[in-house]
This record gives sequence, C-alpha cells and structure tokens, in this order.
Amino acid sequence: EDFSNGTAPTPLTNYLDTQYYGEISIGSPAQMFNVVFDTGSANLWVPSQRSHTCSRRTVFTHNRYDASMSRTYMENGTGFSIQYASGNVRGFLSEDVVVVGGIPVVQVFAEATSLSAMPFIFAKFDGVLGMGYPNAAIDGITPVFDRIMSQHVLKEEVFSVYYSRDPQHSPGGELVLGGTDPNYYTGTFNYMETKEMGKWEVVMKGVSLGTERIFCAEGCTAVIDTGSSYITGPASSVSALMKIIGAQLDESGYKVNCDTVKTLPSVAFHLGGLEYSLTYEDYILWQSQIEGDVCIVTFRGLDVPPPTGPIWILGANFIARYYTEFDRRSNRIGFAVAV
Ligand SMILES: CC(C)(C)OC(=O)N[C@@H]1CNC[C@H](C(=O)N(Cc2cccc(Cl)c2Cl)C2CC2)C1
Repeated sequence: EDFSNGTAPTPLTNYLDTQYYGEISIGSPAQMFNVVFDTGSANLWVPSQRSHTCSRRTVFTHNRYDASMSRTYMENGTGFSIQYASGNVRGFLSEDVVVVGGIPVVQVFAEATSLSAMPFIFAKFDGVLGMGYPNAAIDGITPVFDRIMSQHVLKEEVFSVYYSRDPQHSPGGELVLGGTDPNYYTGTFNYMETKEMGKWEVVMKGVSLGTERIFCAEGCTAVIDTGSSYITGPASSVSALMKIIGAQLDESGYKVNCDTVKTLPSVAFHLGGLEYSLTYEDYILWQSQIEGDVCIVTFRGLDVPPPTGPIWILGANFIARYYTEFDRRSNRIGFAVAV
C-alpha cells in the first residue's frame, strides 16, 4: 500500500457484524496477524509462540508471534496483563517492527501467553491493536498510532472507521489512518469534542425511544468503542428499554420475536446537538438458526461504577450506521451517515 497521499487504508473483515478485524504484520520477515482496531484500549497484543496454554495446536487456531524467527526482534521481558470486563490477557513485552496500512513503526507490544477462555474462545481475530490515547495504555507503552503520528507521514492526525452492515458486503470495513474515505459516507461530518483529553468519549444529552427522551435525561457519557460489538448502557436503563420493546433476556442476551421486528421503534442518541437514531435494522441481528430464526437485540446492560460510569458504550452496530472519524489533532469525534 503506498501512503504517498498521507492516508493509509486497511481493509477489515466483518465476522457476523460483531467482530471487525484487519491485517498487520510484526517482525522481519513479516508475521501476519488479524487484529481488532480497538478505540476502547491502547495496547497491542498478539498470541505468543512462547506460550504454554496456547501451545496445544489442536485447540489454538490463531497466529502466534515467534520472536526467534524475526531478525528485528528486541527483547524486553516486562510482565503484562490486561483485565477486560469480560476476561483477561497475560504475557510479556517484546519490541519489533509493526506494519499497519503499509506504515512501519518500531513498537513495544505484548506477547500473550494466556488468554481467558471467555470471551476469547469466540474470537476470530488473533489480537487487539488499541487505538486509544496513551494515558489508557498499560505499562505506559506508547501506542501504535502515536508512534505513526510522530513520523509525520499522515496528512491529518486522524483515523476513520467504516464497518459494513452485513457480512456478505465486501470489504467488511475499512480503517483509514490520516483521513477519511468518501466512498463510505454521505453528507457532512458533525463533530463533537471528546469529554476529557485522553478518552474517545463524548457528552451524551439523552437517549430517546421514538420521540420521547427517556434515559440519560440529565446527560451522561458515551464511549465510542470500535472494539465492542454492541451498545451497552446502565443495566436498569437497558432492561427498561428492552421491556418496552418486548425483548426477553436469556443466557446469550436479549432476543425478540422475529415477527415483531418490523414494528420496533427507533432508538436515538443525542450527541453533539444531533439525534443519532438506530432503526431495528441497525440494532437487530437476524440470525437464521436450525431451530428457526433468532432475532438478537444488540444492546447489553453493563454497570460501570463511578467516577467512570454511568456510561453508554456505542459499539460496532452504531459505527456501522455512522461512519466515525477520530481526530487526535483537535481531540474531537466526527460522525457522518455511513453508505
Ligand atoms: C481497561 C481496559 C483493559 C483498557 O479496558 C479495555 O481494554 N476494554 C476494551 C474496550 N473495547 C472492547 C474490548 C473487548 O471487549 N474485546 C473482547 C472482544 C470484543 C468483541 C468480540 C469478542 Cl469475541 C471479543 Cl473477545 C477486545 C477485542 C477488543 C475491551
């Protein structure tokens, strides 16, 4: 990929509208990995060849980084662990040449030696490339995008994300470093300042069902998280919302009767002076399964304790409808209607 015009695109794969990942390389010669570009975190980790738990070839189907095969590998060895809400990753730090969208950087990253079964057993991707701010980075490691910005090769200090809405679509999505891709949005961008320096989050003025603003009426925080599949909100608000639309909660989330889907109301998020509405087409995952069609509602209850919470997390299903530009130069987020 030549990024002579100062922008570097990476095509993404869309797995079931819930996981969007693209290819990067680490090491010389290049070892390829599929990673989620996650604005909700700020570290890069991939599975390690030097791993006891992941070494059972039968179970482990992901690519693993092999330092002994890279002539540009530099040892670090510091311990590393990430505690996700839904699981954890443990390993140690290494340094090597990482190439994203054709741009090479010398990067400190984590070789994962143990991944919690949940949720990584469902992961189609190998690892995670955090696109968050440096202050969110564990072990104070400079994130990949910061290393790229300091090379002054990008036209603008921004990156943009397109997520397709159905897996058959090709490409399943696109990450652009340094700009936006007019092929994937229409109209103009509406920008809003990030709530505080160092997080991809904005002030939200309310959540409406139909025309009535029923949640977050006094204002709350919305995190724009490319690494989350769904929309999460305070459990009490989400369960009230699900009750109104007649969704039932079972072990794998909220479901509605597929016959009622077309009558479901829009849910709107009031951000930066505009209402961003999602129709049932945006928030219902219609899955044809053996025992018949299942209609999953892509909302989840999640209570994040203060001072961080209460927050709403707008994930892949929101980004699939609204093309998103993350602007590090002006610390703002822009939305345009995705095509
Ligand atoms: C506090 C801190 C640790 C920084 O928080 C985070 O890193 N918070 C991350 C915020 N973004 C989503 C991340 C996440 O949940 N997963 C797991 C995941 C997501 C979707 C689908 C699947 Cl299968 C999986 Cl495994 C990583 C892949 C991005 C956690």
